[in-house]
Amino acid sequence: MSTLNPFVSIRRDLHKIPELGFQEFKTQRYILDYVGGLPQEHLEVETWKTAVFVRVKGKNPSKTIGYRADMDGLPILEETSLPFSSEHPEQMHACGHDIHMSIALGVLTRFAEEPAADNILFIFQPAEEGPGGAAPLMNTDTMQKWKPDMIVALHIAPEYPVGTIAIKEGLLFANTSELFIDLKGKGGHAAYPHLTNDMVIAACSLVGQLQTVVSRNVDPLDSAVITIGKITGGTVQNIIAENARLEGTIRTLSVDSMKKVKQRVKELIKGVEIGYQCEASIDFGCMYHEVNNESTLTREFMEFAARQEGITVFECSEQMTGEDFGFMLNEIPGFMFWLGANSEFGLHHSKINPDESAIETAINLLIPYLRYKGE
Ligand SMILES: CC(=O)N[C@@H](CCC[C@H](N)C(=O)O)C(=O)O
Repeated sequence: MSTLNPFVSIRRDLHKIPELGFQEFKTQRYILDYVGGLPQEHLEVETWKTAVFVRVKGKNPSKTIGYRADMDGLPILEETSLPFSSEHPEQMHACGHDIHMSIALGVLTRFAEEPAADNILFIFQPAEEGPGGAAPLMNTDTMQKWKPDMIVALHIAPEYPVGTIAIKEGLLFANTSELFIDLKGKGGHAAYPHLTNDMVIAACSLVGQLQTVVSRNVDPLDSAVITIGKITGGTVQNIIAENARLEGTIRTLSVDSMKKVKQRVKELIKGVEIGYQCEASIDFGCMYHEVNNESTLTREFMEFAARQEGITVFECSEQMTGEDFGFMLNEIPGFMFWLGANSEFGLHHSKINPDESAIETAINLLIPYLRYKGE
């Protein structure tokens, strides 16, 4: 009978209990219970909302190294059929945060047994998918008191085989802004369209117009994304819709492009108000700072990782994904990297099934790296 790696087992436990941003109560309890079972001699634990901070006091500290794992799941109905599938309806760890947490616990376990010379602060951070836990967490008393001198995080990458570390200096993830647009017109009988202002028609037109911002307003040598991921509107098949709502996200490679795209979105919405005789309101929801990897630390990590058995370091290009870890990197030097996890289905897919051996790969890489940086 084969025995499961304990951190794979932890991943499966966490996978069953995905929770949305700032609702990670069971997840927080699980982490606190696990940490409570470790040797306590070198540990200090604090919480903020659903976050957990664990500081492993160094033997002779001159600095603090931060390691961050995100905690929240997504509002997705899981379709993997795995025996450890989500037990929470319409909530799923479809972005690998269960894996991120189990890796962090694996590394923490080792340092709780045998601390480094420096302090290591493990940060279990809520609400990465939204509304964003990193920015408010940076202002907590705990973070101010234990503020790391450098910080590291990873994100699983389903498109790469296990053993791949994909990373680059500088920009790695995009600037993001959520996008919520509400349209209100005049509903009515399906057979009398001339007496109404149909918000399904206005919404359909607006989705098409929004795509022209990227193709016609953004420099082709720059990049941007506008994705509308959800449309709701109307009530029933034979009533013309009085309301419609578009929910989406904007991604850009610079803050400047984000400003321009938002301005253009606002202008198009004004046009829809006039053209479709309706009222439109816009809410840009939460925005994330781009992820910028500090060059010296990134280069050093790439060289370190390349020397480890079973690791292939790949210098990737930047991606249009967002990560509120960008707010941490804006204040603390450090880096994020992609960890190959080999899944046929990608991030945010209801059938994503990352290869769990990536957990051991990451633990075996991070323990010596953090020890090397913390000696
Ligand atoms: C790694 C990842 O997938 N992150 C999310 C962050 C979402 C931020 C926010 N809710 C938005 O949609 O703008 C992503 O979708 O890239």
